[in-house]
Amino acid sequence: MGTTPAGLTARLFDLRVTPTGPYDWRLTRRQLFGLTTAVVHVTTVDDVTVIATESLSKRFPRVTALDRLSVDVGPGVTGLVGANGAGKSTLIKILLGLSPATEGRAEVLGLDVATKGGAIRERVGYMPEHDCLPPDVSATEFVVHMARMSGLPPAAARERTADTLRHVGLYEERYRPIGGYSTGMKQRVKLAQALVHDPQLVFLDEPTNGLDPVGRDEMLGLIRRVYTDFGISVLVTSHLLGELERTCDHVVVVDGGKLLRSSSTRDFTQTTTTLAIEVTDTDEHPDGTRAVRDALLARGVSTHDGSGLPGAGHILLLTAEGEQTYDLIRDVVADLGLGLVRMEQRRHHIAEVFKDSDDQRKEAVGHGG
Ligand SMILES: Nc1ncnc2c1ncn2[C@@H]1O[C@H](COP(=O)(O)OP(=O)(O)OP(=O)(O)O)[C@@H](O)[C@H]1O
Repeated sequence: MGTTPAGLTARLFDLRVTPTGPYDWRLTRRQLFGLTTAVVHVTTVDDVTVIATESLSKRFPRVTALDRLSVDVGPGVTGLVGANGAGKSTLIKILLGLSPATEGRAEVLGLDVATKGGAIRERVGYMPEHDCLPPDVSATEFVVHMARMSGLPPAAARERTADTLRHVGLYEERYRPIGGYSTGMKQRVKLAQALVHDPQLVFLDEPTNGLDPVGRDEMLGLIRRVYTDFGISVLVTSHLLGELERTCDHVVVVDGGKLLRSSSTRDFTQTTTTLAIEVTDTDEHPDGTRAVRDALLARGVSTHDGSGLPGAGHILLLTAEGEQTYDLIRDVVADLGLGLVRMEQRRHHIAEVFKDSDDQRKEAVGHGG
């Protein structure tokens, strides 16, 4: 869908007469569209395929990095997950038009990667995996430079840089040389330069690499807001499944250059018929979990221990047979005088997809051997 410059002017005017609070990123985006003469048509990414690949392969002399990968990605936050060497960075470089595919084709925002690399890079931001920042310039100088490289006029580049660095959480530090920054601050500068030219889509290659748990959570929060607050779609790579589960609307799993699975996060983490129970301990029952397990067993209901599962702790798992299972648990816990901390239907974890595929592979190898 296209929007004319006249339409933009009208919306700008509307926004100007409407108080929008201390800072409104969308207003700045609209202003920038107005300032940047190169951008005449604004293509919205709602209801369209943002990325489409068809039998895409990339072969290096000694390794096949991508192997007939066909996948469609829509708007939102999409996680591209796979072990080291699965082909994630290779895919991003092909999608940016920086590296040619050996076979197959791909489109980004409806543009063919083989012929429209320049137009794609105008509309797409890229945060590379590795440290690539110049140590002797400040974040402000660097991001202004990147904004100018993307075609923003000097005043807009400065204004946009200040806004973007504030958004990623860099304040006074932005005037200090990047060489003295922590890993977390460097990751934020890399994110800022990917956003500064107001792209429709960003590719973030391992943005949480090298961060501690708090830094990871902050970065994941920022990534989520890139889409929810500003409408910029995100393709984010990671080899850590747990973080994608919380951040992404959709997950694409690649393994050895092949597509393993592509589906919504909700489908990955659908509810199961397994109930998870957690109870308190008391003086009378110092191991409340064991007391519940024994009491349920005495009533003919067996449970198993969930401690091997991610984030499970002292959790008992059992199969729900209907309403009566819930009533039974309530009665057993009440009879023992324990508190019920949780009773919920378990959801799958994305990690289990990998476990399943590993099991299938082992089975296939076993049967073959
Ligand atoms: N320029 C290259 N020349 C030869 N082989 C390459 C090249 N680039 C990547 N490869 C190989 O292609 C495979 C996929 O690499 P890629 O970097 O895409 O994986 P990845 O999933 O991004 O993993 P990582 O997170 O470790 O970067 C690897 O076996 C890698 O060694």
